[in-house]
Amino acid sequence: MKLTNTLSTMLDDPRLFRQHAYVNGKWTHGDGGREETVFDPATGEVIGYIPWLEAHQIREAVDAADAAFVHWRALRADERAERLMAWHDLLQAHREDLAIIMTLEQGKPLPDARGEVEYGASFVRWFAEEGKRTFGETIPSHIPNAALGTLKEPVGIATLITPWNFPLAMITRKAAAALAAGCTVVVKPAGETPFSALALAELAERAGIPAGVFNVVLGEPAEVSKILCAEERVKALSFTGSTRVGRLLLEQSAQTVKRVSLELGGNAPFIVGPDMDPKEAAFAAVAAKFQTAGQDCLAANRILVHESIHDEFVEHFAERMAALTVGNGMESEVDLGPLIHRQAVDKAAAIVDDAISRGATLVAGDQTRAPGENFFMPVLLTGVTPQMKVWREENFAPVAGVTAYRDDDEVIEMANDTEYGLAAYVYTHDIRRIWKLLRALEYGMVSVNSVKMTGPPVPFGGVKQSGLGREGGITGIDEYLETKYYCLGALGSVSGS
Ligand SMILES: NC(=O)c1ccc[n+]([C@@H]2O[C@H](COP(=O)([O-])OP(=O)(O)OC[C@H]3O[C@@H](n4cnc5c(N)ncnc54)[C@H](O)[C@@H]3O)[C@@H](O)[C@H]2O)c1
Ligand SMILES: N[C@@H](CC=O)C(=O)O
Repeated sequence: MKLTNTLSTMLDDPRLFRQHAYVNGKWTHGDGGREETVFDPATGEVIGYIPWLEAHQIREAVDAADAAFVHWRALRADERAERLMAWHDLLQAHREDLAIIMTLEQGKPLPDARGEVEYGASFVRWFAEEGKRTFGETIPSHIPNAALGTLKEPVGIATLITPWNFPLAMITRKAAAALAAGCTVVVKPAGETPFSALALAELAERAGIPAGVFNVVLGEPAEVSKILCAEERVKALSFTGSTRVGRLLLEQSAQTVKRVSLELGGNAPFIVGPDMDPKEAAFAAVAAKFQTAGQDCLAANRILVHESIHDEFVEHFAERMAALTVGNGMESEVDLGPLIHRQAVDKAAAIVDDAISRGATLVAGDQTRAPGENFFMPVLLTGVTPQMKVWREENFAPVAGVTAYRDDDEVIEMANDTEYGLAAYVYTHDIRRIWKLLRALEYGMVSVNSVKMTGPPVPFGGVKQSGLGREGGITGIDEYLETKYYCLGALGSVSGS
């Protein structure tokens, strides 16, 4: 198998850069000799290679998770919490190395990558605590001389399949909840960004998380997921990624009736009320659109601005957008890195072309200034309508589309005119309008006058075709717990208890 060590020379701790899968506490080659090359999207240079595991090796990961489950679930919650906190501390201690790995494989600017490491670590801390609070209930008995109640038990092995846009935090938000609940996990990261996942495995091992509890498998995505979905021993599947693949996995999991959690695509409306200062709203919209170069499930995809302030808003938006620097995320002062690969650039260009051909106006976005083949300069389109792809699809690129609306009823209809329902933004200071929109928007998350909305205490997730279940928050751990009801009968006189 090919290996390259350029990336490791950039790290304080070169052992964080791993080019093998991690199964049962061992760094593993692919038995069939298949491998995948991983590129730096900013430069197109090879940063490493990963093996593709064969079917029997994926099953060995499940064997390992199965064997480890017996011991891991038997630990007390505070013992699991200690190991999770050690993992958290190691993530923090190696923040810089983890950020470098992330920027090189994903492309996001280094300060954003540092932010993601902290964000990812924060879920580990959160669930280390939450694991100690998986309380059951006492049920007032309707059966004479019986005590009734519930226990919370780990579901078993969980498969976690994750995307490339947040290569670390999308794993920890799932894995920390699963491990805290007493489950063991088999993680399948995106092939574009495997090295963050493998660094997580290295640190999990150092944190004392036993062999078999946290496994990272690598391989051809459809092949791996088919095996894991068909495995009866895998009891839960948690997936973050596109709605297209989410649907496939839901179907595949039906045969073994798994617990399925899906965090899928978004098509967030960003609604600006007539009372807003257009400059303040435009600056917020720029922040909500261009994070991770628009490759964010929360990115403001459709910007809906009241007609009375539309033109001023557009001017300020264009001005702010023009100040964004596009470049290699390893360089300082860069706001937007590259897109993940050339197909993403082509898709963005096609969405822009489609909008223009259907009558949208291109206010800004000169692609001749792109600093490399995977880069896409921020685009601002006005006059966007529901017939355009930029309205219907999650563009997952730095393409902002603005539409003017007349009144609250119209904007509610516009905002809900999508199969997606992940997140919506509302900018207005009118409390009646806030309440009306908050109730009428068909979204799992609505953020009012704030671009930032996520974090460990938050029940993150969508409605409609944006997903099933919630991650994070006090309910995030429930995705990995079964409720076991018990009835203790013939106890003598315990009625009323
Ligand atoms: N809701 C959320 O919390 C959230 C967070 C991040 C990203 N996302 C969504 O993720 C998408 C972008 O990520 P992506 O391009 O990596 O998504 P994707 O669906 O292409 O891939 C996600 C994962 O599925 C795997 N995969 C790809 N094709 C597969 C197949 N046929 N069978 C089984 N597995 C397969 C990939 O290797 C990867 O690990 C966007 O739609 C974005 O909105 C959602
Ligand atoms: N920004 C999101 C990830 C979506 O792509 C998050 O905070 O989970």
